[in-house]
Amino acid sequence: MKNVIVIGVSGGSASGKTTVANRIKEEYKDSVELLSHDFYYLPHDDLPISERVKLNYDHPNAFDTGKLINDIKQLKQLNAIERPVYSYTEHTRLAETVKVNPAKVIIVEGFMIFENTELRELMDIKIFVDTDADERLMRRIIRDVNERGRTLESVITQYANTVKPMHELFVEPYKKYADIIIPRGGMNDIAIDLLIHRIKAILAED
Ligand SMILES: Nc1ncnc2c1ncn2[C@@H]1O[C@H](COP(=O)(O)OP(=O)(O)O)[C@@H](O)[C@H]1O
Ligand SMILES: Nc1ccn([C@@H]2O[C@H](COP(=O)(O)O)[C@@H](O)[C@H]2O)c(=O)n1
Repeated sequence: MKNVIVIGVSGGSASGKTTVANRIKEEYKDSVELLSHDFYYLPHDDLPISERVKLNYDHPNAFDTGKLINDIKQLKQLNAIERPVYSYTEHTRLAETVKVNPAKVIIVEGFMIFENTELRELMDIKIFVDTDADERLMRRIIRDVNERGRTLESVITQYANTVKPMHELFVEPYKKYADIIIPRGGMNDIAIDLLIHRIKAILAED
């Protein structure tokens, strides 16, 4: 393995970033490792859960982005890392970590990953998954109620108070840095096929 390729996948909440990243991973299996910015949410064990639910999770200060940058640099130097594990139901980090081995392709996924210049500059290919806000809100309601322990009312209140305004400040303006914009999200087969072919060419060069 000569050079590690870092692919950034950004896009609004519930746009289909994880779906795109997983489809690439399925194709290349052990040649690809996934890192989510969300793994690096700051822990808030000092606060009771009744306070943790009220925090703004859509602002750059909610993340330990420095640790993510450091972990990517380690993987690029072919060193394994221990990544954090985050719980959306507990609103904090869990005690365990997960070992990530270096791989030829590292996919970094997160709604705010193009906002940080140092993080952005580590990426060789930048992808923005572009899905309409109403579609994203519908997907988020279903996902957060079914998988993240939320009520319908809490999803809608959080969306109006923080998710939407922060998206307009920290996500949408950074779309201009993307090399590729994938409309509609994770089931856009033509866009995903093109990406998979590009990655195949990169892997063949090594
Ligand atoms: N094309 C699609 N049509 C319908 N639902 C989708 C589609 N793509 C993703 N989803 C669903 O929407 C939710 C968010 O998708 P996900 O890939 O996790 O987005 P993100 O990582 O951007 O938050 C998930 O529950 C997923 O199953
Ligand atoms: N405790 C938390 C932490 C994060 N969120 C929300 O997750 C969204 C990011 O995840 P996506 O898979 O949708 O990109 C983000 O918009 C946060 O609001 C949360 O609700 N609770």
